[in-house]
Amino acid sequence: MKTAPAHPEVLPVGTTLDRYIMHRQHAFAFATGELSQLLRDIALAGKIVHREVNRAGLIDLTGEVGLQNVQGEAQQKLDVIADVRFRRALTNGKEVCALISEEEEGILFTGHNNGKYVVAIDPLDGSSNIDVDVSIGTIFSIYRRITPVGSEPSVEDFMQGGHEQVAAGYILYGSSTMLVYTTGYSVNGFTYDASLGEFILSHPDIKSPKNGTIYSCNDGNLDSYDEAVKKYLTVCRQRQYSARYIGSLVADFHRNLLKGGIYLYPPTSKNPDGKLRLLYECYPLAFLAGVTGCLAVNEQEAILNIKPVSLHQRTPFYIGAPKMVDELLECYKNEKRAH
Ligand SMILES: O=P(O)(O)OC[C@H]1O[C@](O)(COP(=O)(O)O)[C@@H](O)[C@@H]1O
Ligand SMILES: [Mg+2]
Ligand SMILES: [Mg+2]
Repeated sequence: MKTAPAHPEVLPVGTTLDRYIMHRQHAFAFATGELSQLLRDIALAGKIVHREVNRAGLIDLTGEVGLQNVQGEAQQKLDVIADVRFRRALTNGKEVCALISEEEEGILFTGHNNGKYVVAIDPLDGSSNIDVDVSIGTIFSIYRRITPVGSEPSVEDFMQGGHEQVAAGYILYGSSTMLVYTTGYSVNGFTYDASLGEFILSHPDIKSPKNGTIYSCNDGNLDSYDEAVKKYLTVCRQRQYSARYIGSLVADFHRNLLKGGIYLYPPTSKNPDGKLRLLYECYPLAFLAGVTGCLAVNEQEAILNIKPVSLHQRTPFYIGAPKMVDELLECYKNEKRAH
């Protein structure tokens, strides 16, 4: 976690996102406002997708579009809508020169080569829950480009590695809509007040509990989990921890972040490399988690240390309260010792 330049005033709950962003910008002598504007562009797209999600059932936004994305998954209408809305907001905002999305195979060039930033995004997370009114989300990760400003961006701008993110976060479309993000100094949550059209600071400086009693994984895959994970889940059950699995990564992560818990998506026979995507699901949540005191790992290393090699690469993903993740890793060590 980075240490922020000292700032006299801590903003109270109730502060608008806009005011909060301006306030943070002033803490950095050399800040020029582009990242601030980019965060506002993401918030704008979030408000539009909030509206679409809320009335999805009314305006026939449920169901599939009949196409598959690069992952071979059937695209839901809201996957495509959210993808289009975020791309449009980030393009019109002119701060972003290129982005990658779960819904698109290659790099999307915005045509604004003077943009200083690139974005990796999961426009709609938890697609299997869209049609049944269960919480879903958006996940985003922001890098300062490494190719020269003014030139054509390239894949290397996206292959910088998790530690190089300058900001990351998610939007949760649940019983309320929340934007939770970090620039590496603190993690803050803003609840959307649709009547004002504003995101309002409601969860300042979020810190994860050191331990927890909630575990989140798809029990249906249990038979194909490796021994270490099975052993860890047995311990959770013996201790009568609560099994909670929404099936939307953002929603499961958010609950566990606030209450103390662990989310597990191990390798399975269907997804031997894990299911979740490094650049726009695991890196951003791991970056955010690190600032709150959570741990994010796969069975070999910290998620932020994984070397990126392709835009849509996957990894096993374990994230949550440090004591719980450490205990899972202990199970892996024991398995290794035993063999
Ligand atoms: O249905 P499964 O295999 O449990 O997978 C659920 C996981 O997959 C995801 O839906 C993958 O994300 P997308 O919905 O963005 O593709 C996660 O949100 C969720 O945690
Ligand atoms: Mg997702
Ligand atoms: Mg998605």
